Amino acid sequence: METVEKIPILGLGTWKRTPTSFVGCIPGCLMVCYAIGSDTSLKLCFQLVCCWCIEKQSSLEAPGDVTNAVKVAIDAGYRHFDCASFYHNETEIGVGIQLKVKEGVVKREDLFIVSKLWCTCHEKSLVEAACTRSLRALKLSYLDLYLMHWPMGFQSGRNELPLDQEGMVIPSDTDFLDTWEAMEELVDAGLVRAIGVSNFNHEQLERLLNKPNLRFKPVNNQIECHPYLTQKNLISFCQSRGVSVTAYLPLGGSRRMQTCLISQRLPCALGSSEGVHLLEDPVIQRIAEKHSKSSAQILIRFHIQRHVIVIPKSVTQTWILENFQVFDFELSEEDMNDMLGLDRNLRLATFPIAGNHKDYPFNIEY
Ligand SMILES: NC(=O)C1=CN([C@@H]2O[C@H](COP(=O)(O)OP(=O)(O)OC[C@H]3O[C@@H](n4cnc5c(N)ncnc54)[C@H](OP(=O)(O)O)[C@@H]3O)[C@@H](O)[C@H]2O)C=CC1
Ligand SMILES: O=C1CO[C@H](CO)[C@@H](O)[C@@H]1O
Repeated sequence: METVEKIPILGLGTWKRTPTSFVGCIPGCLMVCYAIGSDTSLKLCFQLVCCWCIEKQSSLEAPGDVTNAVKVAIDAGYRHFDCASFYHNETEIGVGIQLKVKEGVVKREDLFIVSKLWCTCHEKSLVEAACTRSLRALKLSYLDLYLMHWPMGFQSGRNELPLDQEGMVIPSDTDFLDTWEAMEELVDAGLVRAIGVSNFNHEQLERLLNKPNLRFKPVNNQIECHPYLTQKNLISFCQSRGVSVTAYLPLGGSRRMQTCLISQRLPCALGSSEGVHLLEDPVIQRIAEKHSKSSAQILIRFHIQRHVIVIPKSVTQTWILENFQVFDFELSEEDMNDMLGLDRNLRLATFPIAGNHKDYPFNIEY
């Protein structure tokens, strides 16, 4: 069984889908919707555009960007990579890893590679094939950690976001406890070293931990976390039960990505196009100046001092390097309290199109 200490506390997030195509098509979509006029056609148009954009985004990633980021990161000392089949870039990540292993810069066993099971593969019969697909793309024989991306199962099929006429996700009739059993079999088969969850609330995690005949405990819960959503209660709960926590969206994501996501209605807690300006928050900037560090470094260090694993994403060489320079300074108790004081329960990844799902995780406080 993996322990918290075995997961490198700083990893590289790899979620990279170029949103420009999507942003560009919004005005077009709106024009068609206005022309048609009815509410139903508006929703249908929206769905079509969403599907089209998801296809486009993955094909429009600047080729080589993610491979290059992985190479730069390995050279800089990163050993932990956060991946997911949903990100559609595991092939590129695999190329980067393989290159660095071949060059002798790093050995496979020194790396910690995480991937995630997408919601359309929750049926027990689909789990092993999904994991094998990720492994093949990553060119690996095993994963260090495999997470259930969300507690919610969606209708299986080619469409990763199957939507009904209302534009809401179509659920599957799966139970995450059964999906978990299939994930346990991946450990038996040697395909993954450890298993965990992502976006689970404390009741869902408790239910899993109390599952009769649980054979492998979830070692990790990957959740959105930053000073605007400090997750105090969920982190205490996880840590008290021996489940490590990984913070995603630690920098608040990119402004471009936020625009894309708000339009796509994936994580849309933001009621406006204002976006989240964590990097420009005056409190973060003041602390950054005091330590002669960047806002990003302060935001990353915040998690490390809470014993929370953190996976900032970047494809920009200088930022990849910068984000790793967080082990040569310490935030004071006062800095930490000031940052915790910024909490406004602001969730970016709310996934509203899944809001009706029986296992939607964000209907309770934590
Ligand atoms: N389990 C889940 O449901 C989810 C998991 N995740 C995981 O968490 C990772 C991190 O979250 P993510 O959504 O990518 O958002 P982040 O909060 O990591 O923000 C990434 C953005 O910040 C920019 N950036 C990175 N470093 C700096 C810096 N030093 N200064 C200024 N800007 C910087 C990046 O730019 P650029 O890339 O252009 O260099 C990118 O635009 C994801 O990549 C993914 O692996 C994310 C969302 C949900
Ligand atoms: O991993 C992911 C990338 O971000 C998306 C939006 O925030 C999430 O829905 C997804 O789980």
